[in-house]
Amino acid sequence: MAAAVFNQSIGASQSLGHFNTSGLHQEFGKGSVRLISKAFEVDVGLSKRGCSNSSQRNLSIIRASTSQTSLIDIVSSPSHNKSNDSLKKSGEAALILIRHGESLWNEKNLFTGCVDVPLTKKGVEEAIEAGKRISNIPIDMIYTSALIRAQMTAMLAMTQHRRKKVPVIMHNESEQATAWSQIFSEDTKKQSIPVVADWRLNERMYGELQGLNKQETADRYGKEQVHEWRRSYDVPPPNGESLEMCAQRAVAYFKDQIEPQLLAGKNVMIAAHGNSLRSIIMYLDKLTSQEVISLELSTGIPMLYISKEGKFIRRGSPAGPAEAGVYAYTKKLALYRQKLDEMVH
Ligand SMILES: O=C(O)[C@@H](CO)OP(=O)(O)O
Repeated sequence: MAAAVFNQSIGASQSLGHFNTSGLHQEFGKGSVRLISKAFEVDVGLSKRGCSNSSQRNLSIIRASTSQTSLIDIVSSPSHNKSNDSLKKSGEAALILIRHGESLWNEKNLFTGCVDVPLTKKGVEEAIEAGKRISNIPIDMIYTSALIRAQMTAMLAMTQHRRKKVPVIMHNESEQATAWSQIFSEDTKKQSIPVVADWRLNERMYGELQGLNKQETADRYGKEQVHEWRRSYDVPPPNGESLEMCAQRAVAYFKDQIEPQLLAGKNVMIAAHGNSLRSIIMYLDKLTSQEVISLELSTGIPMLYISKEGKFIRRGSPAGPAEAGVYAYTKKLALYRQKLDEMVH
């Protein structure tokens, strides 16, 4: 049931430019976005932008060169910015999920799984369009899979973000990689967004179906069998991962690495894949193994959740950057957007 509703909301967002506005009145009452007190600060990085003088800058350089802080430490540090502390206490954060844009093997209708193929031109455009839709939503951390189609999607989407922070891929695969990718300015770190790429967010491993044409496979093994391999919870494709197996690593990664960030008030975007995201959505929406069968995700459509006090509230898909409703879901989102507007005007 829940899965079917979710399908509808994704479908609606594509065809009609709609999104779920059910939270609007609960959180705010009608039309109150503009009435919120300006004293309520969001993303202090915004108000600090461009305000550092040279002595502050010199200090930052000294601190950076004598300390071991990484970009992730800066973003995760509770003392990183004071006004954000009060927001963190509210335990509220935005979570954006986005399936990568169309890949060259989506276009050819081939099972892809963990084969690392890039986006098509249409996929690039979808990622840019997705970026426009979320361009007013705060993002402090980005998680992607280890696969280029998810990483391209995240990076292309970020080219549209109004905050203009720079996404920076973290390289912790070896001590040398960590040392060689250090940033030696605290100010520059604050204007950066760490991007963590991890294989546990990869597409499900499709086993011996990888590289096969989906239609030809259905013709050969039967539509039902192929549907079971593609959408069932616990039936793995030959020598591949079932959704359940994919969930064991993707949801575990979400719980271990991403949820603590959200609980600390960090706004997170995850760019990943049809099935790794289905498994995460199953966890967020508490779907049953029956309900998840009908959950389909379109390429390049961002989905917004609000994480609040350990709960996840699905807010559908933002239809466009100028849509008022989505920013009124929480004070934090409304004020973040207001700040961005003030920066521009
Ligand atoms: O081929 C794949 O890796 C996936 C996603 O494109 O396919 P399906 O939708 O069949 O799970």
